[in-house]
Amino acid sequence: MSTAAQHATSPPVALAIAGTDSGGGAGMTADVRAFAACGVHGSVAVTAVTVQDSLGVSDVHPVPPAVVAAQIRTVARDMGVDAAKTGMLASAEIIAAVAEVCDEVGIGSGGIPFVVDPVAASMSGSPLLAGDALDAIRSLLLPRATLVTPNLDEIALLVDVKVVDDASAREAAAALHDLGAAAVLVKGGHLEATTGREQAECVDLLSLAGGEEHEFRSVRLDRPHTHGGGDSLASSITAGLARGMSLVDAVALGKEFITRAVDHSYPLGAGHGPVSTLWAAAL
Ligand SMILES: Nc1ncnc2c1ncn2[C@@H]1O[C@H](COP(=O)(O)OP(=O)(O)OP(=O)(O)O)[C@@H](O)[C@H]1O
Ligand SMILES: Cc1ncc(CO)c(N)n1
Repeated sequence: MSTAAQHATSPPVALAIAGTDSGGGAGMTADVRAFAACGVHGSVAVTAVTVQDSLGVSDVHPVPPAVVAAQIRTVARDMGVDAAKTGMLASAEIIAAVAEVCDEVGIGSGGIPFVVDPVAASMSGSPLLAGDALDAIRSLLLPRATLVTPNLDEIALLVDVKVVDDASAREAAAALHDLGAAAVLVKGGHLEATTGREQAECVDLLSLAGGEEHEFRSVRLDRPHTHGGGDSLASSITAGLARGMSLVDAVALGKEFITRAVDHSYPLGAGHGPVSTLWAAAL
C-alpha cells in the first residue's frame, strides 16, 4: 500500500465520556492514551474538570449536563462512534443526560458497544460521584451497558456484595446482571486489600449473559504506581470493541494491555504515579 493510501485509511473511533485529571495519569487522559496505543482514534465528552495530582483530588467542577450531551451528540453525528466508555460521571443529572443522548445516537442497549466503568472514587479515596448518583448508575446505565467493569469497592457500593473469593465474585456478577448489565467484568486488583490475604495473581472474572464465564489471569506485579489502571483497562477493552473484536477477545486485549502498563508504571510526584503505555512509543 502506498504511503498516501495508508494515510487515507481512518482508524475506528472510540468515545470516552469522562473527567479530566490535571496530573495526566487517570480519567480521559488515560483513556485517550489507551485508545491510541490500541490503534483507535480517541474522542472525548468531558464530564468534569478535576484539580488532581499524584496525591489526590482537591477540587471537582462538573460540566453542565447539556454540554456533556452536546459533546456526545456532535461527535456521533460528525465522525461516528464505533464504541464508547464512561468513566467519572460526577452527578445523577449528568448520568441522566448521558443516558438520553446515548439512546438518541444509538450507543448501548445492544447498539454501539458501551462500556460502563462505574467510577465512584479516585485511588486516594476522593469521591468522583455524588452519593445520590449510584441509583442513576444502577437504573440508567447498567441496563444500557455492553459491559460493566466495577472494582471490588464499586461492587460493594452498587450491589452490597463483599467479594472475597470466586463464589462471591459470581454472586456480584449475578446481581449486576439482574440490574440489566449484559456482561460484567469483576476486577480482582483490590482482592489483597479486601481479604488481607496475599494473592500471587490478579484474576478478573468476565460473566456473560446466559452463564458463560471466562477468567483472565496475570501475575500480581509488585508495583505501587497504578494510578489510572482501571481507566486504562476499560479504555483498552473499548478500543478492542471499536476495532470489531468480540467481547471476550477485547477483554483479553485489555488484560494484556493493562498488565504491561502496570509493569511499565513509573513514579511521578509525591504520591502514586501512573500505569504507562510509553513502552509502546517508538520514535
Ligand atoms: N499489582 C498488579 N499487577 C498486575 N495487574 C494488576 C495489579 N493491580 C491491578 N491489576 C489489574 O489492573 C486492572 C484494574 O484493576 P483494579 O481492580 O485495580 O481496578 P480499579 O480499582 O478500577 O483501578 P485503579 O486501582 O487504577 O483505580 C485489573 O485487570 C487488575 O487485575
Ligand atoms: C478524572 C478521573 N477519572 C477517573 C479516576 C479514577 O482512576 C480519576 N482518579 N480521575
